[in-house]
Amino acid sequence: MIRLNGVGQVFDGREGSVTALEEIDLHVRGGEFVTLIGRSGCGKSTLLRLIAGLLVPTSGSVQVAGEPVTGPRRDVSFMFQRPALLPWRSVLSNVMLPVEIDKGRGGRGKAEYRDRAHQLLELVGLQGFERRLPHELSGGMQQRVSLCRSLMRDPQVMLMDEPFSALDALTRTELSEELQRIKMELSTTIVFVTHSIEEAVVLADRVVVLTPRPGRMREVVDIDIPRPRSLGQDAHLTEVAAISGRLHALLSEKADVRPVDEVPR
Ligand SMILES: Nc1ncnc2c1ncn2[C@@H]1O[C@H](COP(=O)(O)OP(=O)(O)OP(=O)(O)O)[C@@H](O)[C@H]1O
Repeated sequence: MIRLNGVGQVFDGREGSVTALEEIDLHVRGGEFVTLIGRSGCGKSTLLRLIAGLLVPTSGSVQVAGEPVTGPRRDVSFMFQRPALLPWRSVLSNVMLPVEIDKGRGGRGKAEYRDRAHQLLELVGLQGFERRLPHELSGGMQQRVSLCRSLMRDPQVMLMDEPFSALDALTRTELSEELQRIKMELSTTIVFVTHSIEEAVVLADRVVVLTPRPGRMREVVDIDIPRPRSLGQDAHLTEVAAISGRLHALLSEKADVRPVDEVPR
């Protein structure tokens, strides 16, 4: 679904040039959930922006669904750290926004889109809140609305840049469970950036570890814990902790890092 071949990104600034990414080779399969982790500045957001078509790589190529990425695509959605809802619009009309921007190009009639918006709001537990304004909702609820808005175009690919980082721990756990459920139901391909190693492990089919200056792929780790996973369950907690420990060591650049399948669980 997503293919990056030999991707490099150099930014030219006033202080000289910065190599944000170098030699990135990554293939994300359709329906796969990949998380990106790495220290601040290792190029995670840059990688998402390249896949989204918001940036053109300095070298290498980026493909989505077998086509070179030349700009933003309708079937690729981007979700940010903050929900960025329009404050004067109701929950329902915020969720409907992408359809209005498309002016119905997606093929459904307005009533059908409205039904879809209600369905999505129900999926994230917001039925009954359709007429509320964003400021009447908690941060977690606002981010759920933003999630519904991202899903309105039935994206093939969802790019998520630390979408839960501004939330409290419990809401964050709940939303990561919901996102797994949505992913299993809709089989959307997801690339998700996070600073939380545990969150990366709980969500991912594979975790990509990036190292900084220049941003390179240090390792790709398969996570084979059965879904749905939750940090609220002891069994998952132990497995997640074992893999997280190793990822932590990888990120700290410790020399003696055992492969995940040798880590006692
Ligand atoms: N538009 C830009 N112009 C110049 N330099 C940039 C630009 N965008 C990113 N960079 C640089 O590229 C590098 C990677 O930035 P990026 O935001 O992708 O890192 P990140 O891993 O997402 O960081 P964080 O975890 O702090 O969000 C950094 O050194 C950053 O300063």
